[in-house]
Amino acid sequence: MRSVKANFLVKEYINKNPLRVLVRAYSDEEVIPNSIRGFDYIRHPRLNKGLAFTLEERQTLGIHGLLASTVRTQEEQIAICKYSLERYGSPLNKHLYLAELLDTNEKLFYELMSTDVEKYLPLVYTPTVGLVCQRFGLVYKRPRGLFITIHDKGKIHQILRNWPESHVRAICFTDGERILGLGDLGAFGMGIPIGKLCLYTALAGVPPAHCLPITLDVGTNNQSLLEDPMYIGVRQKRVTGSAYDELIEEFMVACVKRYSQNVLLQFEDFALANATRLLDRYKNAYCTFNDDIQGTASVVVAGMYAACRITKKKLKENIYLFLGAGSAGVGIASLLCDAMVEEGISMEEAIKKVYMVDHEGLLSTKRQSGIPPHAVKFGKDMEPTKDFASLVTSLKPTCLVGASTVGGAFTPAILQQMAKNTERPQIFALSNPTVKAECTPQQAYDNTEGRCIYASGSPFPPTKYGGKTYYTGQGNNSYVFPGIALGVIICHARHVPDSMFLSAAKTLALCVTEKDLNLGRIYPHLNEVRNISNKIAASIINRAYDEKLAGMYPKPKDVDCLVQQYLYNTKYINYMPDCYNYPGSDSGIKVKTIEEMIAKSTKKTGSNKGCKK
Ligand SMILES: NC(=O)c1ccc[n+]([C@@H]2O[C@H](COP(=O)([O-])OP(=O)(O)OC[C@H]3O[C@@H](n4cnc5c(N)ncnc54)[C@H](O)[C@@H]3O)[C@@H](O)[C@H]2O)c1
Ligand SMILES: O=C(O)C[C@H](O)C(=O)O
Ligand SMILES: [Mg+2]
Repeated sequence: MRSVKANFLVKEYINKNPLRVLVRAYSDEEVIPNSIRGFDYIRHPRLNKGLAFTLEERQTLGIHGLLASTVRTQEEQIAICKYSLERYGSPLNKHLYLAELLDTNEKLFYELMSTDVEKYLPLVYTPTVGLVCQRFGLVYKRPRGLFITIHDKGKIHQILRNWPESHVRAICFTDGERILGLGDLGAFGMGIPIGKLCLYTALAGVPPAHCLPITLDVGTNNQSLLEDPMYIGVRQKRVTGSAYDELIEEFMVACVKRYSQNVLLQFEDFALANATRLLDRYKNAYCTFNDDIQGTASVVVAGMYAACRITKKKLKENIYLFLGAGSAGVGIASLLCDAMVEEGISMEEAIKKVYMVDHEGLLSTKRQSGIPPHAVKFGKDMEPTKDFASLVTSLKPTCLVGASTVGGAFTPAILQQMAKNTERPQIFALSNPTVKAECTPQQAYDNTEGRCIYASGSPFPPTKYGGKTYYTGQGNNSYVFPGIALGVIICHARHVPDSMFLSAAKTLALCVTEKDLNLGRIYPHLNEVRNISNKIAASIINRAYDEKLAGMYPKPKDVDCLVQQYLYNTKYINYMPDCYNYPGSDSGIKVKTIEEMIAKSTKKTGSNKGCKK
């Protein structure tokens, strides 16, 4: 839809002046500046089409001769990318190839992602992004976001002005203190907001020009990073207290001043104390959410709704035991209680069904260490214990939720006990990356006689048990945050309340098919996620209007159509009007399939295996 409109405008404009190209797909209002000429069309990843520039485009734009004479289609380029990517062995090298593609030809990168989300997502996101962050000093090449340091106080608005895009609609930012389950990675945490915003585009169709990743570099308490010559952040211990809070405050104010009151501000991978405190401080004053608290809650509650279809029970008929009572754990528990209340029980009754354990043991009102403020409501009037396994026996939970960062914490004995507690035990092993998962799907099936309902935060390969193969789903907030952001951006929502995360959970759960459940997953296939994001966005927009939080009136009659109109188009822009197009500008080599083209080429040149990175 969009591309037709965009192309029409491009053509109309070029008809008037062929050398000044209006590119709607660049963003809604932007015109490529007059200063963009010739080589710039190749140099700029947003404009570049590589060998897909037609002969007419090459001549008109002044790039004829800068490219080899062959003209390829985007489809042919995709085939070549896939072929190249396969030749890299490790996920990190594959990631580097993809990052370079994004840096040179943005549309080709996103088109490639869209051809197989399940395959490419783990290379740009969890788990590979964890490795990318740990090696960020080596990986870092060119700016993909802004670094704002503790020494930039008083100048944050000025720094935001240095970002080359003026229509930013969403910012994802971290201070790098709790990167996945890997701890404090300081400025190396930049990989996370980059990865998250890449998903805004790849999984929900938010135009890349609308997204800005930011790292707030306030130092790091990671001693090995402070001593690492490769470290690229501020080399000092973390600044805390009022100096830290003032930086955050100035940052929030500067973002709305620079962009708009409704710019979406996504907190990501902040450590527990700051995550909950800052969300409480800002959620009713800005358009903001914390993905680890609220996005995670939404995706896990969606999985629990889907699991109800297998167990034939309601949410309120389960007993929940959490390992980990941090941002994710308490976020999930809180939204779960809201969902149980909707099923007709009181909040008090709902809370009684949820038991939580942190590194100090059961959240007990009698324990000496006390209960952290964000989790007080889940404290139980019970004897304190640090023995998680004994709680699995005594409380007889039907659902285990792991958000503890402790890989392997759900031991065989714990899983076997879960199989005694209930016919279909639910096991959520949410900690990332892969090594931090509380148990693998294989361990879960092996120790529950294959009766468990399992989901993990990081992807796992298919699991075999009892002659059947299970394709377990990824309980990762990536199913929801891109769609939620899409909805919020489109309707210019003022805030992102918890009710939106419950709406998203219900929408996602409805997308789970019987086939998914039979295959062992309580989430849809990842290749469906683009469509799901659109549905989530529509549900968010409807909720925003219901709650009078939308910033765009009147309410559009057709919300789905509104969503479609906004979406980024991964197909190349046609820079030329029809009258400039004439036949005969393809590669000239007629091959039936792309595979044939690659086969022909490798026959001639050899497979060049030695070139692997
Ligand atoms: N799958 C997802 O979408 C998703 C989303 C958010 C977070 N996570 C993962 O969940 C994990 C936790 O994230 P978070 O934001 O809640 O972190 P957090 O630091 O806020 O909380 C961690 C919690 O685990 C507890 N804990 C630590 N060691 C423990 C131990 N030995 N025994 C019992 N409890 C222990 C801590 O006390 C704390 O309550 C991370 O690995 C993160 O990657 C996954
Ligand atoms: O980044 C992810 O994969 C999910 C989540 O936000 C996390 O912090 O682990
Ligand atoms: Mg996170």
